[in-house]
Amino acid sequence: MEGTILNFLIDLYQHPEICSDGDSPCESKEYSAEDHDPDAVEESEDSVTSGSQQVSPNGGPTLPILQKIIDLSSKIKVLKDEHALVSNQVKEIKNCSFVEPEMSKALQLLTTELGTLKKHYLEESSERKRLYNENIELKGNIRVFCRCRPLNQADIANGCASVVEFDASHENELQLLSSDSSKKRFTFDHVFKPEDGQETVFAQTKPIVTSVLDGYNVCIFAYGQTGTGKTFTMEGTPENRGVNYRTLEELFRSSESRSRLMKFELSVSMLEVYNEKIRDLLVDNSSHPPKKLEVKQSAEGTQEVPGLVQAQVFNTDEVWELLKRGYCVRSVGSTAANEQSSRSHCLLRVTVKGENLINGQKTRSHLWLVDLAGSERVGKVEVEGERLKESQFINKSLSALGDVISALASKTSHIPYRNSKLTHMLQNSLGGDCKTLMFVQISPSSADQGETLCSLNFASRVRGIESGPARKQADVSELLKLKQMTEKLKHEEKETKKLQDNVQSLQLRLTAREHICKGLQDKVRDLEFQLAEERKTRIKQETRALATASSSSTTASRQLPTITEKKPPLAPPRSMRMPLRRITNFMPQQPSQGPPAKRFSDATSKENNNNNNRLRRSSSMDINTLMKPRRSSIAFRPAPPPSSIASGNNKTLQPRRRVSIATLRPEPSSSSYMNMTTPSRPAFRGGGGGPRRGRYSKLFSPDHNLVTPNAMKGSRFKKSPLGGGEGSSWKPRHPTVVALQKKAVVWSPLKFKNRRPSFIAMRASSSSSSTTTDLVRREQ
Ligand SMILES: Nc1ncnc2c1ncn2[C@@H]1O[C@H](COP(=O)(O)OP(=O)(O)OP(=O)(O)O)[C@@H](O)[C@H]1O
Repeated sequence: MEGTILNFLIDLYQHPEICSDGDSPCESKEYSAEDHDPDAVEESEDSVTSGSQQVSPNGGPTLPILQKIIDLSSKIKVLKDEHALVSNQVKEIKNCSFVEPEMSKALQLLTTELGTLKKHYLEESSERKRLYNENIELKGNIRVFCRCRPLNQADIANGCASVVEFDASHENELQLLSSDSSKKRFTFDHVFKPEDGQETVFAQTKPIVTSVLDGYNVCIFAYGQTGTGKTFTMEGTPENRGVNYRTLEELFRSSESRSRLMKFELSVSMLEVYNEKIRDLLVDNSSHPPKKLEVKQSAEGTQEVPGLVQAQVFNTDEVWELLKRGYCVRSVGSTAANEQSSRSHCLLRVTVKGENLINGQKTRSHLWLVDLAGSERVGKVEVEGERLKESQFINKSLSALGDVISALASKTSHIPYRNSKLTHMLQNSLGGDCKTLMFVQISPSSADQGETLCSLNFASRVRGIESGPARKQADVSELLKLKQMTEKLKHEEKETKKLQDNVQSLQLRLTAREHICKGLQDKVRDLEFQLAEERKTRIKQETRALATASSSSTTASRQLPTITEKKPPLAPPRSMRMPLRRITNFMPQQPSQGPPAKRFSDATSKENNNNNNRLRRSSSMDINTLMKPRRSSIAFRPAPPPSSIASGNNKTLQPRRRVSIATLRPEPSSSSYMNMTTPSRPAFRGGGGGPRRGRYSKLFSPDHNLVTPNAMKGSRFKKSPLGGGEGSSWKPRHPTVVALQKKAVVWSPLKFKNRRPSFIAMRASSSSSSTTTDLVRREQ
């Protein structure tokens, strides 16, 4: 494109006639606007214009112009390249993916930093508040400012001179000239000279005013002789607004600046005490008689005026409107001292409800702004009639205020707050619980010298009051709620404690039960193990006994036909048997010595028969022995082999074998068992004598059937080892026994080996099949 323009320009300069004869190269070469870069065209046109100025008189182009055009074109080209490059870079940056994470990271960092700063801010602001209040308290919770008005026209006209002197080096002091030309010095927290304006006054007042936002009760009142500027200081004029308006303005400003930390609600009440009557200034009383208002003590001990209008305000405009309305209805009258003399005490109450947005703490505090009526001497102001009555009430209430202040100053136990409506209403705002500021208004006129002295003396007394530290006023309704919550919490805590105790005792019981359970489980495990071991041993014993019996069946069938048929000899090796504490062979004994011997010592049939006879006798005679065994060992000598019999040497000694057998009592249904006579244990007779007796009866049965544990399997016996069969009244109580009953176990007398005395189980002898020759011995 640049080339096109360049060519066009070159053509133009080389052939200027092409434009003059109307045959435009634009038409012939069709230069379109789209083909041209506007900047380039502009540049070219400039060049053309400038070049045309250098055209030689013959109309031909000059070389420097062309050269310039060419240079410019190349510059344009370079610039275009740069532009494209930069555009690409911008696109790349826009599309770059790393921007977002970095941005979010930076944002995160900033958020964290902001949080930290907020925290620091809160800490610092609370510290600032603390220090600020500490400062106020150090200065004193009752502070007195003195303000002297300028000499007015009347004073000047009367030729009165100023009797008040101010020392520039001591701004808190003033001197009053006495009639005897002596000077009396007074010191206050601040002294305002006649030339000090409203702003200066409020600058000193502001710190106390803002304490109300921190939850402190504040009272500011103006005291002084009529016409000294009390109303001017408190109300001011529309041009010079006073403390009241400025205070509310400042409260709005401060609450706004603290809005991130605190939320405030401001409401305003306005009343006057006129002739000891309270009048609401925010109620239009023109149409109907004013409502009678009284000071009442609330449940929380604060003084309230029920029925007093409390208007919420949101901005200074609303405040100003309200104040104007109230001032309009205030009782004023003309006196000799003041044309617009206040005939009442005017009280503006600002209620501040604050809520800390961070910790939820709530406060409710009052700020009283009081413009007292003038403390004039009745005689001096020349009042009479209604004015005189007003003055008397005014003086009475001011006197009551003086008494209260005197009582506070002398720290007497009784403060006479109730002597006037004014002091009664201000009870919570005068004294140690709040911050008090008094403006003592004085006149500089020599004509008011005496009044000024009285006012200054009174103010000095007030300043001398040492009040305690101010206390933050919590919202009373909030306090009540908190109290209720505390009560509820206490009750709930008691309940929780009870429940915790219950849970604890239950836990203890549970632990004890668990412990018992564990013990029982251990016992059951031991018993199971013992049982399993016993079973194994029994099986082995039986197997071995069977094997032995089969090997000696021939001889045994001759010698002991009954035994070999009915009871295979059990002869496990010693190592396989259950450990026996003591084994005593059942050896035949002398008849005189009672029971027969417990050892089967001879294998011959004769001896066997003899022994059998003895055993039969002993079984019927010594039932005590019968009752004992539960596990028994039988020793016997096997019959000699047939070869030895054949050879007549039937006395060949055979090794004695021993088997261990278990005895079992007969089934409970057995009538013979139930009626068994046991001479040694007569108490067992007849099945009576309680469960324990029954247990013994069943345990130490005289039954002669010898039953192996295997044989016991499947029998009713395994249900209850201790006679828990049907019809038995005895029920096990011990947990171990109960646990055992629940398990399918085979009872073995071995388990009771340490409990029962030894006994000898006898072979069955009564039945024909019971030709037992074995000797039974009890194991311990
Ligand atoms: N510091 C001051 N500067 C200028 N003018 C003042 C000052 N103090 C008072 N005045 C003027 O003095 C006059 C009387 O003041 P003001 O009415 O406030 O007195 P007061 O103490 O309220 O009297 P009263 O007790 O009778 O109500 C008003 O016109 C007021 O403008």
